[in-house]
Amino acid sequence: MSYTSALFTSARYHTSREARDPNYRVLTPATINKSVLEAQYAVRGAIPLRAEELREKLESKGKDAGLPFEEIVSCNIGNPQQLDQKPLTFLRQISALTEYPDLISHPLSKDIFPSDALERARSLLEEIGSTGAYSHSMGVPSIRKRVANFIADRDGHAADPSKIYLTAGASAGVSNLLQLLISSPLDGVLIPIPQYPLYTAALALNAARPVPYFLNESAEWGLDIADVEKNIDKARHEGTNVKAMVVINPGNPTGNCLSLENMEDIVRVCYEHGLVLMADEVYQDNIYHPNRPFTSFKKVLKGMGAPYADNVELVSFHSISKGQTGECGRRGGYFEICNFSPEAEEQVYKLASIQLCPSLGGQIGVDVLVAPPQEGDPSYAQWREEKDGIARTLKHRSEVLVEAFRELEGVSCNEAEGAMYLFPTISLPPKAIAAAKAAGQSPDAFYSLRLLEATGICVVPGSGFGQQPGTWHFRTTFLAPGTEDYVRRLKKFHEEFMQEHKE
Ligand SMILES: Cc1ncc(COP(=O)(O)O)c(C=O)c1O
Repeated sequence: MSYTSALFTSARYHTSREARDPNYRVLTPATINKSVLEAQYAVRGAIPLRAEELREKLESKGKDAGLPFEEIVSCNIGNPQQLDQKPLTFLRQISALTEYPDLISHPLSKDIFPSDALERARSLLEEIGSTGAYSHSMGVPSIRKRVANFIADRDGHAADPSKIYLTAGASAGVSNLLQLLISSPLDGVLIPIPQYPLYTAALALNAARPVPYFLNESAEWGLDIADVEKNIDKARHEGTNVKAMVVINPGNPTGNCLSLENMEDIVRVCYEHGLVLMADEVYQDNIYHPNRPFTSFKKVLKGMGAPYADNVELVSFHSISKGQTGECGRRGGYFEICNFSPEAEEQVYKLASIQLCPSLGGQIGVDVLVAPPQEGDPSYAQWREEKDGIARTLKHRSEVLVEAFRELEGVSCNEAEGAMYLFPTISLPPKAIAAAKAAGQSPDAFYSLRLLEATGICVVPGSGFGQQPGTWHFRTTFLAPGTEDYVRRLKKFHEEFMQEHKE
C-alpha cells in the first residue's frame, strides 16, 4: 500500500459523515499525542487543582463555605511573589522605564527614579531598540556579554557570550536541550530521584527514557556515585542509550547543596560514560548554610583540568524566577554551553531561532540579575537591603519549619542548605496506608489531601517527585508568610491524623 493510501485508510482519519456529526471532535484521548497524554506534572497536579476549587469556594462564599480555614496557603510551587514577596525595586524601575521610554525624559521622573535607574534604562534601550521588537534569537548581544562577565566573576574562568543563550525561563532552555538530545525512544537521561518533575515531563514529551539515580536522604541528599554508575550499566544492559545526566544543585525538592567531592565525581562519570552534563543551577542564589556554599559545575569542570575541562559537554541553566529576584512570571533565564561540537552548537542556534526570541521583559530581568547596582551607585543601598531581607526571611522560615517538622510524631526532615523547599519524610501508620489504598491514592497523596482539606495548606506529595520505594514525603515551600500560623495548623492536623489512624 502506498504511503498516501495508507493515510486515507488509516482508522485515525475521519470520514466526511463523521465530520458532519456535531459531536465529532478531532482531539480526543485516542488521537492526542500519546507523549502529551503521558506527561505528568505534580506541582500543578490533582492536589493543587483541589486547592484552587477550595480557594474559589472561599472567595465566593466566605465563611458560608463551611470550611475549617479562611485561606489557602499555596506551598506547592516556588512562586515567591504569589506569596507576597516584594519585587526588587531596581528591577521594576528598569522594567517600567524600558516599557514606557517617555518616562525617562519626563520632568517628574527625576523625583521618582534614581539617576542610575534612569541611566541604565536609557543605555539598555540604546542597545535593544524597542522592547516590542524581536531581538537576536540568542538574546540581546550586550545582555549576553554581561551574563558572560557575571559567570566569569562568579567562577574565575572566562565565559564566552557566543555560548550563552537567553531563554524564557530555565524551563524553555531545558526543553530545547532535551529535544536536541533525544533522537530515539531508546535514548535515556539520568535524573535524580527525587527530581523536579519538569525533567520526567520533558522526557515523556520527547518519548525518552528516564534513568533514575537516587539521592541519599541520610547523607544530606548527596549521591553515591557507585550507585549512579550501577544504574548507567543496568540501563545500558537493558538497551537504553544513556546520553545525559541531569543534576539539580541546589536541589529541588530536596533543598540540598552537593559537596565538591560529589560534583567532581559527577564530572568524571560524565567523561567516562560519554554523557552531557545538564546542570540545573536555578537556586544558586538561595543558599543558607555557610558550610555548603554554591559552586557552579562550570567552575568545578574547569578547575579539574585535562582531560575533563575541555571535553565534558556541559550545559548550565539559571533563571530570574528564583533567588531573591523571584520574577517567575516574567520568564527570563539563560543557559551556557561548554565543549559542544560546532555542529551541535549550530543546531542549538537553530532551535532558538525557530522560537524567534525570548521575551524582552525576561531578558531585561536577566540583565538586572547579572548586573545589579554596585556599591556607590544611588540604588545600591536599597537593592542590598531588599535582597538581604528576602534571604534572611527565607532562612528564618526554613528553620522554623524544620524545627516544627522534627517535633512531629513520625516525621524527620533535613535542613535546607539551599533552594526554597523542605522534603520531610512521614512514617505513616499501617491504618493510614490501608485507608489510602482503599481511597485509591498513594499514602503521601492521601496525607497531603487530608492536610489540604483540614487546614488549607497545599503541599505536593513526594510521589510527584519520586522517592525511595516504601518511603513517603511531601514537599513544601518555605515562602509563605505567617510561618507560625502554618506550624500551628499543621501540628494540630498531624496529631489528629496520627490519632485517627492509631492501631
Ligand atoms: C529545579 C528547577 N529548574 C527549573 C525550574 C523552572 O524555572 P523557570 O521559571 O526559570 O522556567 C524550576 C522551577 O521551579 C526548578 O525548580
